Amino acid sequence: MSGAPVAPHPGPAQNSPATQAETIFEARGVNLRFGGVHALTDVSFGIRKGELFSIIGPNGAGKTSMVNCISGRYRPTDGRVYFKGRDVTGMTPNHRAALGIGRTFQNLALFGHMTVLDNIMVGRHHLLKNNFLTGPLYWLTGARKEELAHRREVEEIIDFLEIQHVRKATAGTLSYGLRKRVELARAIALKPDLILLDEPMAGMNLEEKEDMARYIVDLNEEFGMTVVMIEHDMGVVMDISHRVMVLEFGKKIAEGRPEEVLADPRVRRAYLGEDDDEEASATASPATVPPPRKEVA
Ligand SMILES: Nc1ncnc2c1ncn2[C@@H]1O[C@H](COP(=O)(O)OP(=O)(O)OP(=O)(O)O)[C@@H](O)[C@H]1O
Repeated sequence: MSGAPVAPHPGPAQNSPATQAETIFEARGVNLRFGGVHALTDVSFGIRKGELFSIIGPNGAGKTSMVNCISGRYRPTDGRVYFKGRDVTGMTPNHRAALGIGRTFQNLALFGHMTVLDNIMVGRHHLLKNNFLTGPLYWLTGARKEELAHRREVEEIIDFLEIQHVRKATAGTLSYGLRKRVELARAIALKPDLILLDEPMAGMNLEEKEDMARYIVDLNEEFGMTVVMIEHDMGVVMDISHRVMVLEFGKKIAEGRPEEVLADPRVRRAYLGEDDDEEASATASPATVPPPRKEVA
């Protein structure tokens, strides 16, 4: 099935520089089937460079499947995905990571026995120019200088996420909230242009959630990273996202600014579980509609 391009994102199939500047990622008519299960059905959307874009929907709606189609963990059964104007549908996760797609996972994926610092450094190996051949010439080839530069950048990330006090601690000994932060640090260390955050606030208390929300906004605004986030906490999603896409049973039912999505009757029915009477009275209630974040040009 071929999905029509989604306004206002012109399709990048022709790899034109103009579209590359506007749209960093596009999915066209993506279908994903696992035997008889239709995890995704004809999903098309575009993500603009510099945007904080969230994917929401009830359990089993296809959110993780979609993120896996972006990262390359899953290959669509049908349809195409484009990153920076390139068709990446057939590319492996490693190849996509090298092109600039980074991610965190729904469940923590840290090396529990390693220090925080080493966990973060692991993420940067593919950025090192020197390898096991040039390594022995450590002082001659610039390998030392390169390693120092890497360490400096990692220290900046550690400062940014305020985890200096645990940089030498073993990751497995940290609280859940801190481990989530270290995982984010490791993903940022890859210097991705687009970062996929799978439930970054799951299992956190209110204070940890507020901190994480602030880091994500700063990551987006100060580091200039395009962020794609799956998150169940609707309050946070609506507060910090530029745009939101809603999936239900593997189909896209809405896409737009948070206030538009919240006011959409299909979303209220499907996701918030409202019936038609409630819908009329609740639509666009000021109490539920946060002030919009400035749109990405
Ligand atoms: N590897 C897989 N094998 C078989 N079925 C799968 C696989 N991955 C996902 N599915 C199915 O695809 C559908 C969508 O699942 P997915 O995990 O993408 O939803 P989700 O919106 O992320 O759910 P949740 O919020 O519970 O994490 C579900 O019916 C799920 O059981």
